[in-house]
Amino acid sequence: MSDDSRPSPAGARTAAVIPAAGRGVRLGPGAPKALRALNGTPMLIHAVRAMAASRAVSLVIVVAPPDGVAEVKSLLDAHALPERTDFLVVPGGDTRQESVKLGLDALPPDYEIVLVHDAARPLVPVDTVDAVIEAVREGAPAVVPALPLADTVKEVAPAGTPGEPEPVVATPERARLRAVQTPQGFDRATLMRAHETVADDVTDDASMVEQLGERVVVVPGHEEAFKVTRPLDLVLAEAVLARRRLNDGF
Ligand SMILES: Nc1ccn([C@@H]2O[C@H](COP(=O)(O)OP(=O)(O)OP(=O)(O)O)[C@@H](O)[C@H]2O)c(=O)n1
Ligand SMILES: C[C@](O)(CO)[C@H](O)COP(=O)(O)O
Repeated sequence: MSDDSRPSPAGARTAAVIPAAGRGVRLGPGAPKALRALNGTPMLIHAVRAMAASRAVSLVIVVAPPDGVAEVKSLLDAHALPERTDFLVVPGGDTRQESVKLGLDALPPDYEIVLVHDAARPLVPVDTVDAVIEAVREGAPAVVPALPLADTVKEVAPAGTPGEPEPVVATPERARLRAVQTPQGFDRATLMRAHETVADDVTDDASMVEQLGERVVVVPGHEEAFKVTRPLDLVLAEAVLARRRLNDGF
């Protein structure tokens, strides 16, 4: 075990970095994805509330679209958020990885546990957030929530000629595959080292920690922590919110 992966003390302060600077190209034309409404409230505000719902999270750093910092600050001011949580807003970069790094650059020194949570996963339940934090507190340098796959997965090779069917080259054993979600949780020093060391552009932070050779563990994810990526995901997100309203009795 390296110095960076020492168990974090149970009282370690926890911050959440929310990369929210993506355009949402796969969602189609419109405002940046994180600023689009779900049940009348911007997706980003749902994601911020999901992080602040954990009593362990005392700081949320929002990484805003570079031209949207003032708008995000006003949104945070305009929506009810827990008073025990502090908020910072910083401009993001061209890739998710750059945006997360810019969020980490704003992290004050006294935070030992860091969550990285996609604004595009606005509905993650607080129990999932707390399970990730708990696993980091218990000593894992990196923790990802994940679910088993519902579909069989095929590995393909590029089609010989554009437009021709792709040939299947393998069928990985599904029982050993997991679909990874956020928030991903980290011992701060490990995540900082990953972002300072790994140059490849990767889609999640845990894979950078894997590249360092550090241990990454999985805790159970949640079906409501899905990522809003394509238009149908907006329909699903609205349906989840409607079900929550029914269950809450209003
Ligand atoms: N330059 C970027 C790109 C992505 N993200 C954030 O990373 C998260 C996950 O990314 P994804 O869902 O892929 O969002 P987009 O990049 O916006 O989507 P698309 O690829 O469809 O444009 C999102 O909360 C998104 O705002 C970011 O902060 N900065
Ligand atoms: C971090 C992530 O949400 C884990 O599933 C995902 O990798 C983000 O990937 P995307 O390429 O930005 O959709």
